[in-house]
Amino acid sequence: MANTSLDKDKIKIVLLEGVHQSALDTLQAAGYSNIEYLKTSLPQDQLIETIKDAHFVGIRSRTQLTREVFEAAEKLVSVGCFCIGTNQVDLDAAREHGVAVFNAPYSNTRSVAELVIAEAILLLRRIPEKNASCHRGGWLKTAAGAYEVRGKTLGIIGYGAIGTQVSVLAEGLGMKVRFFDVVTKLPLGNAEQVRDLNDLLAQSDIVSLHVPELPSTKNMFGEAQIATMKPGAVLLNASRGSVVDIDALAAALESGHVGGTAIDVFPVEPRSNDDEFVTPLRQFDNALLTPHIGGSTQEAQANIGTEVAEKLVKYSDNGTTISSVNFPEVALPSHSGTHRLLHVHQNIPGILSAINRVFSDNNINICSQYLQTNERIGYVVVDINAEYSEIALDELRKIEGTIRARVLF
Ligand SMILES: NC(=O)c1ccc[n+]([C@@H]2O[C@H](COP(=O)([O-])OP(=O)(O)OC[C@H]3O[C@@H](n4cnc5c(N)ncnc54)[C@H](O)[C@@H]3O)[C@@H](O)[C@H]2O)c1
Ligand SMILES: O=C(O)CC[C@@H](O)C(=O)O
Repeated sequence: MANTSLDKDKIKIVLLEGVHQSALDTLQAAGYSNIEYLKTSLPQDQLIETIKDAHFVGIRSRTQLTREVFEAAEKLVSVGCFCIGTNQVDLDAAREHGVAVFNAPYSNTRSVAELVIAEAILLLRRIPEKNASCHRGGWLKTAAGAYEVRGKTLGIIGYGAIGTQVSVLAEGLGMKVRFFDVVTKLPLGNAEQVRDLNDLLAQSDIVSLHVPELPSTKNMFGEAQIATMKPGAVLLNASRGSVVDIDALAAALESGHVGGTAIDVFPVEPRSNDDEFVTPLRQFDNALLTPHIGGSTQEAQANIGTEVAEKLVKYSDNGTTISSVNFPEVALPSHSGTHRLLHVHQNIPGILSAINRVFSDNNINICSQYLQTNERIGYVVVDINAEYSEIALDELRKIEGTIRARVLF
């Protein structure tokens, strides 16, 4: 296993929000022992205090990594989001500070899809209100308003990793699947893409949202979209809380236009399990409310823990950035016998020749060199003989436009 320029026990890793034990196991097996493990997220001031000398930080969806946090965390090299969403991280600020961000894009998708299918069945059978009534001593034994999902139309908004899995499972239950996506997608099975969102809403008995949090999806589902849904249809959201206008949804539940809803994500979510959960949807028995647990299964969390921790280890040990969400992606072989220089810089003209001048001016032979850029930054990796790495690192750090340079050996 490769060594790094810092002793591994000096590399501080902070894991927040109770990431799975598999993450700890993976990091420890790779030789990292300086790990601070917390079960919750932290408010901004405590977060800054905790990670100001950390090299790696692992979070889930609650921790907000803002520009201010990146400015304070001077030693931070990389962030691992132990989830799919990365909207809680200011990715531009991370990139500008030379911090590579990784996530787990697929490990919990099946868990979300299973939950959505279960919720669709429960809502069409009016189970949430029957369950609530039973808890209060009621007995709503009736078939009124209760339907099978077989033969019903499911409208999926966002036909990505999760949307497609929901589609396949739904067809297995005999549902008709239609989807709306801003990108043309290959439909799986007999699903059909509908080009106009209003057309999708007008024909769906169940509408399920699976879009990412983007400026373009903020409140994309509000009063107008709800009004276009079929009377009595149900709405599911396990994507992001910013996507649905909750007040508009509450009004539609009140009027009965929406027959039921299952919401897993909210505009404001409690920071910890001890904080009160506040939403206007609490008053409705036909609102199935869950505490952002779409991806919270043992299988998903264990897989995510291993996947993201492995990405952090690879980046720390040998500089590989494959599947980073904000860095140019470079797959690197091991570098035994050489020292490896990693140089992150602004993508501006002339910088590559300045880097190469460091080696030619100092008569340093390059054993191998890798370069990848995106529109904002470049990432150059150079393997050289060990004896020259200190001087080269020194010179590389002086190049104008350098964001971060480090050496691995
Ligand atoms: N509830 C949970 O616990 C949980 C778990 C995992 C993921 N998520 C969330 O689920 C969402 C989807 O995840 P995914 O892995 O399927 O993402 P994905 O990137 O694979 O798919 C998203 C799809 O949405 C489409 N899209 C983007 N903007 C759109 C718009 N305005 N209208 C229609 N389609 C649009 C994209 O083209 C893409 O096909 C993400 O927000 C993620 O954070 C939630
Ligand atoms: O585990 C979490 O906190 C977030 C889960 C989910 O929203 C994701 O983005 O993967």
